[in-house]
Amino acid sequence: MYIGETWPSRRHATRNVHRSSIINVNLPCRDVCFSYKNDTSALKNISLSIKSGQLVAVVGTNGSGKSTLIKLLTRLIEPTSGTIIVDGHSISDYKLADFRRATACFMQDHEIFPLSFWENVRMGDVDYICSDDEIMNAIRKGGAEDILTGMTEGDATILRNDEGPSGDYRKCNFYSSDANENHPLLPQWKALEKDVKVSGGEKQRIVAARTFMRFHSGKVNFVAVDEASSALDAAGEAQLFENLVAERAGKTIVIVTHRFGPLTRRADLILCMKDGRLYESGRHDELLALNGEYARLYNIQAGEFTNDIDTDSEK
Ligand SMILES: Nc1ncnc2c1ncn2[C@@H]1O[C@H](COP(=O)(O)OP(=O)(O)OP(=O)(O)O)[C@@H](O)[C@H]1O
Repeated sequence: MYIGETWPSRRHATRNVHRSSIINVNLPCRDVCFSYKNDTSALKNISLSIKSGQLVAVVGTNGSGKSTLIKLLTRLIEPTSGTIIVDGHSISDYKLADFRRATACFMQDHEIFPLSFWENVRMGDVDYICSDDEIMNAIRKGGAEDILTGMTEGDATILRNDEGPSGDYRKCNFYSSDANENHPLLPQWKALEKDVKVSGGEKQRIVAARTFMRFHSGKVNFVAVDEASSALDAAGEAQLFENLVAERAGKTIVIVTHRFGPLTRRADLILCMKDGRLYESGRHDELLALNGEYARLYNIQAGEFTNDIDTDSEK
């Protein structure tokens, strides 16, 4: 994958910046550790190799370090020790703007902005004047098409998130109990009362559409998805993964998931985390044959569909 130029290395300050258009690339991590400020040792001695173009699934129990790993790979945090190499260069050698341009993150905590539905999707590719068809295409791929139907003002509907500006102007900074009703910003603020709150699943679909809009730039070659489908129904999640995989040409895709299924079966590489360590890695069949942590997690989920409910234990 080609991320962009790196800064000249500090040790070889006269060397030209790296400009190669690399294709066949590994993304190796060597002995990577990460501790949060409260000294929580979230990742311990992670060594792995993700190859360019691979579809990678990251699985593991809660708190095993999956999200921390994704944050490191997307450079939201820096390793406490160890190295992450991208295209033969330390991840920190790349200009951050180049790295961000080449990366699409699709995380569970991504926000809806107090803008129109259309703009919330459109902002995925702000460098290009897109046609309505192109935006609609991204909305379809994100599974957000049906959300539009229920919106009174269609794609112009202003959206609201829990944290976003509430339509209640009384909660606004400039308003106090003794403020007069003639504040110059009050009319604009009151206009926001028309905004619409979306559900958790709807939010994920809109953010998914924004991610597909990011792909539209043609510059994205690393995609990191962290439980971004946790609020989707089963059909919605399956369709989202299908659409993501359909776009995988020229991209390395890393997806954190708690659900075992078509994605884990199809993944070129599964990273199974446990207690901050990379416990097992390989393909679905290989890991099942190991009969270790991956097999244990898989069997728990498979058992949910096959075991009879023990009604006695519920008494
Ligand atoms: N911001 C933070 N500050 C301090 N500790 C953190 C922070 N984020 C995560 N941790 C801790 O780091 C460890 C790994 O957390 P991480 O979120 O990476 O796990 P995870 O596998 O993604 O969990 P989950 O499946 O619940 O999302 C946990 O012990 C967690 O409590």
